[in-house]
Amino acid sequence: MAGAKDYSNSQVSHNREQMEFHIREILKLIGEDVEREGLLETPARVTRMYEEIFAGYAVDPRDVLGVTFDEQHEELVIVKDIVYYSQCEHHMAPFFGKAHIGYIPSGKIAGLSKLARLVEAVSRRLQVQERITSQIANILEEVLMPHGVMVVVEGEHLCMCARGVKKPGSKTVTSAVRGQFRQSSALRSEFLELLKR
Ligand SMILES: Nc1nc2c(ncn2[C@@H]2O[C@H](COP(=O)(O)OP(=O)(O)OP(=O)(O)O)[C@@H](O)[C@H]2O)c(=O)[nH]1
Ligand SMILES: [Zn+2]
Repeated sequence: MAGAKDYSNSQVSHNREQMEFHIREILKLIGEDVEREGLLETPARVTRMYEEIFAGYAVDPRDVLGVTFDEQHEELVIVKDIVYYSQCEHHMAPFFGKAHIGYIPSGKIAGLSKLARLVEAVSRRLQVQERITSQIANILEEVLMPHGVMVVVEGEHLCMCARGVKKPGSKTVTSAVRGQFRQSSALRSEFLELLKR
């Protein structure tokens, strides 16, 4: 993403032919025979898969929060265990795990599914886990203007498991806190306690 506020890219290319061509070239460069039967459809398949796993570029995640409801519930709301799949921007290798979102509304609540859609919109891109975490927190803060937001993201990075340092099972945990969560350790503890249930 170009800048902090540029969450979507209207230049997203849907030129499948070009994508297939370049994937075929990569297959050749890694030493494959692109004419063998098992690989004939691979460039087209990978192109379709890229459209899916990079679908986030075409979406402004602020829009997916969509309709919000006016509601005077000014207590903690948590949606946890939201599974996400992303690709690390350094190796284009998958990383995946769960995101947990908590916020304290101040008059506006979001549809619960929209929180999961927000996670989808920011993770289906080339990312780093830290940015997924802070973008979720920033967008919630911007759209809902809540009293506070806390986001915890857990991830397993294949670039650390299958290659490089080769540490399968290692987990990265990132968090972002905004508003009242920043000031109150009791609130952060309440959120973390509720994640254990
Ligand atoms: N902070 C952060 N780092 C990440 C994430 N995903 C991958 N990385 C790291 O990005 C770094 C890239 O380091 P480089 O030294 O440029 O690349 P490399 O030679 O392939 O590094 P190794 O993985 O150590 O073999 C590695 O340390 C990865 O673990 C992420 O989501 N957040
Ligand atoms: Zn990586």
